Amino acid sequence: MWSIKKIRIKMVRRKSDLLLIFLFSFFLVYMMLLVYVTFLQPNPAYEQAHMSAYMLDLDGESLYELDSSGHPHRQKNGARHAHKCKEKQNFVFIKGMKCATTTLLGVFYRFGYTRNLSFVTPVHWKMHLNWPYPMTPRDYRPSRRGYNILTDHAIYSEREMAAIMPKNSVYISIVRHPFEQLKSIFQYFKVHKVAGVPSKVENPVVEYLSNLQHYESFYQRHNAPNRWCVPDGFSITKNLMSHCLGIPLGFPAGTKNITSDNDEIQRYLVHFDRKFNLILIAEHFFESLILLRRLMCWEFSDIVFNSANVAQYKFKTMEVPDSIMDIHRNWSSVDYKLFEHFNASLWRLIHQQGPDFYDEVEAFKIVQSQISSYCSKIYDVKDKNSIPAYLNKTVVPSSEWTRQFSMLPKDCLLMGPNPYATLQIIQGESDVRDGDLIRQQDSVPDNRTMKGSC
Ligand SMILES: Nc1ncnc2c1ncn2[C@@H]1O[C@H](COP(=O)(O)OS(=O)(=O)O)[C@@H](OP(=O)(O)O)[C@H]1O
Repeated sequence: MWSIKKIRIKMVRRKSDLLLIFLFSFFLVYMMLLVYVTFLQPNPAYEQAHMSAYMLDLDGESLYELDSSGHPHRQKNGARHAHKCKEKQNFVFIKGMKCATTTLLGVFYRFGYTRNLSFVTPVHWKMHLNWPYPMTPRDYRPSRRGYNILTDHAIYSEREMAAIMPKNSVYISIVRHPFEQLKSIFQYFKVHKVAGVPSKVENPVVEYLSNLQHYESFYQRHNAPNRWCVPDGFSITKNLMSHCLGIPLGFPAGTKNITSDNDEIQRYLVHFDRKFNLILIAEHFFESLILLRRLMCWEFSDIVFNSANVAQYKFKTMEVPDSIMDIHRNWSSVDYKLFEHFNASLWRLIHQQGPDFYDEVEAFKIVQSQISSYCSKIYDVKDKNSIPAYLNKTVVPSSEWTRQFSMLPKDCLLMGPNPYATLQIIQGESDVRDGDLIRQQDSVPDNRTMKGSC
């Protein structure tokens, strides 16, 4: 009897030991989980910062070392020299329409021309690579030395471009608020005039959007007079930025159209996030340029610019009723999604740059204002062959953000006032260098059905 009792007591003790062991193990697992969740789980902000460093660093060369909070270290003694990063020279710029793209062209022509880089240059004296149709090999000049830069008007054609551009090419584009872009399109393409909007209306954009179907079909009609560059059946007012980025929106008639398929559009946006290294925003041009400089490992001297195509027109700043804005948002819905997506990406990227980003932006603004003031004097000189001696250069002093550099009249002239003058120089040199190849290409009949007219 006594021994049975003893056994029972022992069993009870063993049970309570087991319970204790179980509780202790449970406590241990719980503590481990707690440590993991608090300290070891990936921190989205940190991950983002690293993703951005990866985005900004295509060759695996670190532009910025990230500190423990995921922010890049401040650069001392000049933007580029304190860090081991190599200037990127291979890039594709998808030049949309009316988004400060000609301003950027000036920057890119000057960058490439002064380094003797090879451009994917439009044939003959054209300025477009088959816009608004996809680019084909028929649209650019053959080149014995391959290509470094594609920057002229082209619809983003992934396969065609990847086939001729170096593998490490950086892909860049720019977008603008769709309504600002629309006004600029009206002004430039004289949309209201082609579409027959009465000249007495106060705001032709408002009038056009109020009677959209009527004016749109009139604008798109066969062989409409004064509608240059824009083929029949092409809408210049609807989702133009998205079309330039190659989203299939039903032009030419009968091709795929995903305008109303939100899931497909989102897939395109995600795809662009992967394919494009940077999408600039025209409204935040300075911030965008600093991101570009960091991405490309360029210098201030490479990103100074001349603002091109800045137009003054009466409806530029006119107030527009919300109901009209809604019509446009509905009409050009893919462009709004595109703009909102990349505007948010830009701000995310800026946020990841760390506290010194705006110091750099402000420093660049000062340099840019010096260059603008100098270049505008050069542009004002009528006879460019006799520029007065006092204008023979301007010197930008060295600072934390830039080394000292000089701008000469020829630098201003390479990027403005009309950067297409530089394209013509590039085309002329291509004629000399690769004339035999160009003649061979021209001798083959061009039977394409989709041929841009500009
Ligand atoms: N630096 C800078 N920052 C912001 N905005 C700028 C800049 N440079 C040009 N612009 C504005 O861009 C419009 C011209 O765009 P594009 O050069 O792309 O036109 S084009 O498609 O090449 O014809 C044109 O817009 P609108 O003036 O509204 O027509 C320019 O004012």
